[in-house]
Amino acid sequence: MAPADDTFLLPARPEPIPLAVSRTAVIVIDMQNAYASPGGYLDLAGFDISGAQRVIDNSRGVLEVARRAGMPVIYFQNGWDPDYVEAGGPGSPNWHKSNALKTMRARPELLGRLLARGGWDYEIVEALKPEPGDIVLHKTRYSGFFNSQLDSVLRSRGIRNLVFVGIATNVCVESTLRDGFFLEYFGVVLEDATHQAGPEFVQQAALYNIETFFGWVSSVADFKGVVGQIAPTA
Ligand SMILES: C/C(=C/NC(N)=O)C(=O)O
Repeated sequence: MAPADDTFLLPARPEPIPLAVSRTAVIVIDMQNAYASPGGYLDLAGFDISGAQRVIDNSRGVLEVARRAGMPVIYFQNGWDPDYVEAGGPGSPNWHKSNALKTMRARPELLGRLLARGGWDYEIVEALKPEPGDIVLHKTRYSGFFNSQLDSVLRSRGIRNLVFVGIATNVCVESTLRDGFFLEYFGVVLEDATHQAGPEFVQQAALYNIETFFGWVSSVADFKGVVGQIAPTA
């Protein structure tokens, strides 16, 4: 691989991290109605989604500057086929732990609505719709690396650095960043473009884990500040 001469220094904790534009992608985790809209899965399951609008607003700005600089934007959508075959049955821990599946077992009238491909809950929120050139991948478990094309998509483009936005910090964002760590990807979370599933302390715990053990934590302002200076690609 040729050395990259398009490196910028992103302010981050625990220390600034050098990233090359040509080796960096923005990963948008599960910005679906399920996780970010009133009436979506997390809301119906009783999680506080009041921070989701800030994630939407902040992610928009991040994606704008990333696209202008020529960084790939890779979206994930989380969910299953409408018959929930991909969710696994009682032989899968996912069947026991997924709060979407548990909510539907408790409220059978929701069956077929939560996280089902083809439905509103599964769709990416209107304000963050993918643009031409963006990549959209599907995943059936919390980690974006598990049973998905993500690793091939990244390796075929020479991408080694992943900048994360999306929901939820402590579940799919952290799972994907951790799996990336084991595959030698450098993971950075933009803390104010993420939101947790659960109480505020889990946001802090996830960010602590990431900053201390698995990656780096930066902010939307810092990302826009440095990436916004990069000359637009033709
Ligand atoms: C709780 C949860 C989180 N998903 C995510 N996108 O982080 C779920 O899918 O049940």
